[in-house]
Amino acid sequence: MGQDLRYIRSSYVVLLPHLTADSEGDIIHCCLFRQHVVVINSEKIARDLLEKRSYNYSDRPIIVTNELFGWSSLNAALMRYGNTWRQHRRFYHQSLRSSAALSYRPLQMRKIHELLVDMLETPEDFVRHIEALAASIIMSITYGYETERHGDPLVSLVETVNDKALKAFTPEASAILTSWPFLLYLPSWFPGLSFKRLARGYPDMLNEMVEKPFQYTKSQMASNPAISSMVSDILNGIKDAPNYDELEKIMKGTAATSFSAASETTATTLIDFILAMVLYPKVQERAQAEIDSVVDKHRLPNFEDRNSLPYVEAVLRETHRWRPVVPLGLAHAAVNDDIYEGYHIPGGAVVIANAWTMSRNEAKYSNPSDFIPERFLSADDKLNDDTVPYAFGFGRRVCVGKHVADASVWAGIVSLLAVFKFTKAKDSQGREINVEPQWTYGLTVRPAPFACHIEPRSTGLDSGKLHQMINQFT
Ligand code: HEM
Repeated sequence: MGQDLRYIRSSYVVLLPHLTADSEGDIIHCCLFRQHVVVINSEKIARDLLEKRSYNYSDRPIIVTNELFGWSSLNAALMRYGNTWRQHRRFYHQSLRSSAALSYRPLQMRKIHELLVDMLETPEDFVRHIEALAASIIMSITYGYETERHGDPLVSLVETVNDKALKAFTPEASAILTSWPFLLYLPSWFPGLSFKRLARGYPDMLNEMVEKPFQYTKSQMASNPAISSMVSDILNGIKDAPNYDELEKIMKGTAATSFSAASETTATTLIDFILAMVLYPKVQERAQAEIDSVVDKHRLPNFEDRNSLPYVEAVLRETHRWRPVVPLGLAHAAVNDDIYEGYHIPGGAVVIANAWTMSRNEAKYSNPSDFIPERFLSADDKLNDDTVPYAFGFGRRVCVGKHVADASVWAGIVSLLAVFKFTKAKDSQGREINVEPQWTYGLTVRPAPFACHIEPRSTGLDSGKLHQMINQFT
């Protein structure tokens, strides 16, 4: 339980006493300084409020630090509900809806195959390889930009700008500043206000992060008008619009948000999966046996195999459930006062859909701390209808990238399982190094570094043979 509580602590550190005091409740109200906060711990209530009454719960809270760093007017995920946000969602829908997401599959598989090569060559760098994969997929989809395998200059720029902001965007700082905005006028040496130093010069960095990849796509379009990416497709679609300048500005924000929303979440999910495979070898064996029964040893799995691999599907769902990477979701906000089952929810309240508690619902998931994919299968190995939707949020603010994310994560899981075996690393005496899983804390929560041994499943698989399999991939 201690580990679990530290996990949900995420960056909502000030919420912890309230959550621990009343973590049994399906809906909890507390005050962070002068800010009302409603935490929803049940999927049903989250759907009742955030979906059925989405007209009232699709706003985001005013986060003073976001405003200070210039993010609220740019980042679609943090933006208040309204016309600009709607335009962002329209752009996303055009490029990322389920039917459009199908077109990225070849690109996603190509990048996963690059990951396999990297993992074979330097398995000890598996985290770095996975991060590079996630960054590369989203940069390609968004800007049509092919990243360098490691140390790509544009990815580094985007990462630096995002990291700086995330350090400052702690909800505790925001709650204090939202309650007492006059604190913002105190000097940056004042205790707790050091982020004001970070904010200085930030708008220029943000501007560079938005403009550089965008200008890259524009220059590519000038030399090859047929090129296709989220940005080029949107630009083509709006080129005759009377409000072109306004739409172009919004679209730059749409594109810039993609990287921060997609990269860390996708990478973390795959790292959680590898950790689970190290800790649960029987699960790994069963998934690999299933893959071997469907996929010929001389080829790599493809998306057509997906329906024949229910256990792999269950592993994917269990990865989302076991460790939801955004455990407290992104906060919604209530627009007006509301009454739900006799409870008063004040207008302006921060509303948190607590995916962590939903994933720990013992009525649905026995032994919730354990990684048990079988919980998604019936006695005759048919998948049930629990797709763990709460991992991607609720209502009108639900994750726009969930179809792309699903394909990347599935392709990653199935390909890694087909080619590699993940086990505990051994020390110089040949003894297994025990893995005591720990998680780092933030808006997203990922495993702390852990030792892991990765080797090809088939003896004699070298880079040449792997390339041969990749070249034969259909
Ligand atoms: C495994 C990977 C991912 C997970 C677990 C995840 C999870 C989430 C969650 C929990 C939210 C908040 C939903 C809410 O407020 O109710 C969200 C929002 C969002 N996600 Fe994802 N996400 C993932 C991948 C992606 C990808 C690949 C993209 C691609 C662009 C993306 C783009 C977004 C955007 C733009 C939002 C903000 C939506 C809005 O506020 O209207 N995400 N995501």
